[in-house]
Order: sequence, then structure tokens, then C-alpha cells
Amino acid sequence: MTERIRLTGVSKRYASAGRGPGALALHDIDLSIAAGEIYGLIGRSGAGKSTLLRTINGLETPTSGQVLVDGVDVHALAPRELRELRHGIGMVFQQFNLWGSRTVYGNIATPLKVAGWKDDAIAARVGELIDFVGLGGKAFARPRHLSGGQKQRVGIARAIASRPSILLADEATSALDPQTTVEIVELLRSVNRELGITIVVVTHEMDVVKRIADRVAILSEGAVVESGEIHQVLAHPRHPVTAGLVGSYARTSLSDADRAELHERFDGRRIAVAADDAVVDGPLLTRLARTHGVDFAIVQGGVARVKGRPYGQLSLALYGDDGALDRFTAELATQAEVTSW
Ligand SMILES: Nc1ncnc2c1ncn2[C@@H]1O[C@H](COP(=O)(O)OP(=O)(O)OP(=O)(O)O)[C@@H](O)[C@H]1O
Repeated sequence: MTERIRLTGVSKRYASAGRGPGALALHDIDLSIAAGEIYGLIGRSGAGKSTLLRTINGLETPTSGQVLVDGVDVHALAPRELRELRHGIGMVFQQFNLWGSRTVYGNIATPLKVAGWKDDAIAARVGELIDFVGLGGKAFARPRHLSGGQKQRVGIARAIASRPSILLADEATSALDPQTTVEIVELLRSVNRELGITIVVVTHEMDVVKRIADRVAILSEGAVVESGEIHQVLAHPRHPVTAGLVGSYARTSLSDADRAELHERFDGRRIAVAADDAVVDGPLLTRLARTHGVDFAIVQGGVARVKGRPYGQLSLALYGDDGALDRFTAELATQAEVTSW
């Protein structure tokens, strides 16, 4: 694995408006992002996601710690070197940040002009990008005549115009409706797959990281509380903040209120089974139930998939005699994560 971005012990405290210390936006962040992957940073509003993203291209300076991009210490660079580094890092924004007075062509061409490209090279590159992002025929439209999704396509074309190796996406789909979000996520995936660009996606939407990320870090109050491969994190969240994000998204796990209510209705043996491959990609539950003479009802739960692999939870109420229930539960537990509720 070639490491593209590494953060070591990164903390950021904003200057306070008045007396006393300002907000501690980042606390001792360690993160490693590989070349060619899509890395998701998810967390609630105020968790520090944007601040973290902006330390990568030097828009924010950490109070302490180090940010390396391709081994180069971003915050030790002279201004001219930093400008150079930024040519290799594109960025897209929630509100698109297009120049309203310029056409689609003008928006995409501007960073190339600034970088000193010749006019004919710019024309060829912009034409190519307009096709790549699916805006054929719109070259001379102004942003006010474009939909949100089309504006973000321009934003993406502009961000990748000078062939960066990294793209930072700060809530790039948060201003879009669900269908347009899916389309923009697909475009970002093409940027990653076809152009080999490493992408860091900041979002508060679980559905977005689930669709796009290879790996994910969960931020809470300026700290990374959990990180790992996307399926692993969704299927087996270890931190309550992660479980909260996954649970409220997939609505699979029981809240305390659900549990209290369901306990009144189901006072026998109650188990929750993680919706692992073994449980939902085959007839394990019914087979074991038949073998051990047990019946069950699924009282709540859900199964979702990430990269084709299932995750989620099924809450069951079991019916049968104690010995049969013990044997059923014990055998099930050898193949799936089983808890009682
Ligand atoms: N320029 C600033 N000056 C002072 N405090 C700031 C500044 N920018 C952010 N903060 C504070 O730092 C913390 C992290 O903010 P940040 O914008 O990074 O979080 P976020 O997870 O991206 O949230 P959101 O999705 O709401 O933007 C918050 O407490 C915020 O109020």
C-alpha cells in the first residue's frame, strides 16, 4: 500500500473570539489514507470533519501534529511550495462555490489558466472534462441556469481539471436531493476508478459513505472514535457513536424505548442476531430452528448491504422448551454474533 496522506497527532484549537481558549476542533488525530482509495470521514455537525479535511490542503493549520501528503509535511512548506502542493489536491464544496458570472467552460478553465496552461490545451482539457462529468451541450451555460446536480458536476470537473492525485469532497452531496446524490456519488466513484484519484469524502450522511467509501473514520467531538474497512465498521460498530449512526440509518437495532415496549409483549427467550453472511445469505435460521424444534418470530430488524455484503440485525422472540432454545442459540452462536435483548 502506498500511503498518500498521513496525519499524526493532529490537534486544532481555533483562536477564541474573546478571552479564554477557543474551540478544540480536533484532538490528537492519527489517520492514514492509501493511494487510490476512497476514504470517508463521517460525524455529526460540529464533529470537526471540515477542519480535518482542510488541514490536508493547508487551508487550516494544526495547533500541533503533522500532516504529510506523499511524505511532504504540508505545514512546513513555504507559500510558493504550498501553492504547488494545492495544484495536486482538488476540492469540492457543499455550496459548489462556482463563479456565477462565468460559464461552465470558464469555471473549469480558470484553474488551468492560473496554472499557466496554453489556450488550446485548456480547450481540449475542458472539452474532455465536460464530457466526463456528463455536461455535454452546457459549456456556455451560466451556473444560475443549472440544477444543483449540474453545478456539482461543474465543481467536480473544475476540481480535477489540473489532474490532481487527491480530491477532497466537503459535504459534496449535502445540498442535493437523494436521487441526485446517488448520481454525484457515482460520478465520484468514476473519478476514483477511471482516473485513479484518491478521494477523501466528508459527510454526515451514512448512505453516502456506505455507497462510496472503502474505509471510514468516525469523528466525534474532534476525535476519531473508530475507523476501519467500511463493512467491518457498519456490521460490527464498536463505539456508541458509530452504533448510533448505523442504527439510526438502518433502523435495525433496538432503542431502549423499543426494548422496553417489546419486553412487555415478548416475555420468553429473546435474542438479536447480527445479519452476517451466514445468517442472511442462506437458510441457517430456519434449518437450525427445524433441527432443534424451535420456532421464532422476527420482532424487529433489517438487513442492508455494503459492497454486496450484508449487515444489520434481526431481533427474534424464540418459542420452544428451554433445552431446545439453549441448543438452538448455542449452535447459532457458532456461526453468527448472538446477543440477548
Ligand atoms: N473558523 C472557526 N473559528 C472558530 N471555531 C470554529 C471555526 N471553524 C469551526 N469551528 C468550530 O470547530 C468545531 C468543528 O467544526 P467543523 O466545521 O470542522 O465541524 P464539522 O464536523 O465539519 O461540522 P459541520 O458539518 O457542521 O460543518 C466546531 O465546534 C466549530 O464551531
